[in-house]
Amino acid sequence: MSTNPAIPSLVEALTRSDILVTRETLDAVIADIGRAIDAALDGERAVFLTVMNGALMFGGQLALSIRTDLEFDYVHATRYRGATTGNDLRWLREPVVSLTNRTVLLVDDILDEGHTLKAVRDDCLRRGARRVLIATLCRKVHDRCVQGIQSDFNGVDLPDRYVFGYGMDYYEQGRNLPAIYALKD
Ligand SMILES: O=P(O)(O)OC[C@H]1O[C@H](OP(=O)(O)OP(=O)(O)O)[C@H](O)[C@@H]1O
Ligand code: HPA
Repeated sequence: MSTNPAIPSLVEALTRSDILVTRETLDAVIADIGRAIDAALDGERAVFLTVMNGALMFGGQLALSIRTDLEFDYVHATRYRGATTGNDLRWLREPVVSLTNRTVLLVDDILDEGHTLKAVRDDCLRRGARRVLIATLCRKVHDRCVQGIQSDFNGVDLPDRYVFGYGMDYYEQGRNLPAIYALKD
């Protein structure tokens, strides 16, 4: 629990939130995504590129659900920076593994307005990736998503509310909650 009065309380936020998706459901959908990715890779060794920090939990669990061998790297691009609305995208870490001629499996927790995944996907293509497949744990259903970006594999569709848990933060708190929660307001 945060003791800094400047940071909104996670405990208070939980009292005005609903559980949208339980861990049991997420376990099942992540296993399904793993099987679908195995089928899509058809034996090809892809670069599994995790978008930190939000995809930490989903990425680890998804990787363990994929039977095909993978090469791992990560990027850190952040747009929300501990707030509940997006801003300009800031790159904190670029990929190190060469992406030239590779299939890249881009892994993120949420596709919301799409700016983050679009920028990271376009960066992978600029680095010479042959194809970029996008796996997300969840996506929000609204009409504010930028054109030209979608998930190839997605776990659950969510309403247009601020969500947290399972990697996603509420003012940098609550990422390790083992379910997806949504604020009521
Ligand atoms: O579709 P968008 O509207 O671009 O939002 C989605 C992105 O926002 C979150 O990252 P954030 O910027 O909060 O950084 P974090 O992963 O460190 O929490 C999330 O992990 C996605 O990467
Ligand atoms: O609703 C959200 N919750 C947490 N992180 C996010 N990044 C984009 N949208 C969200």
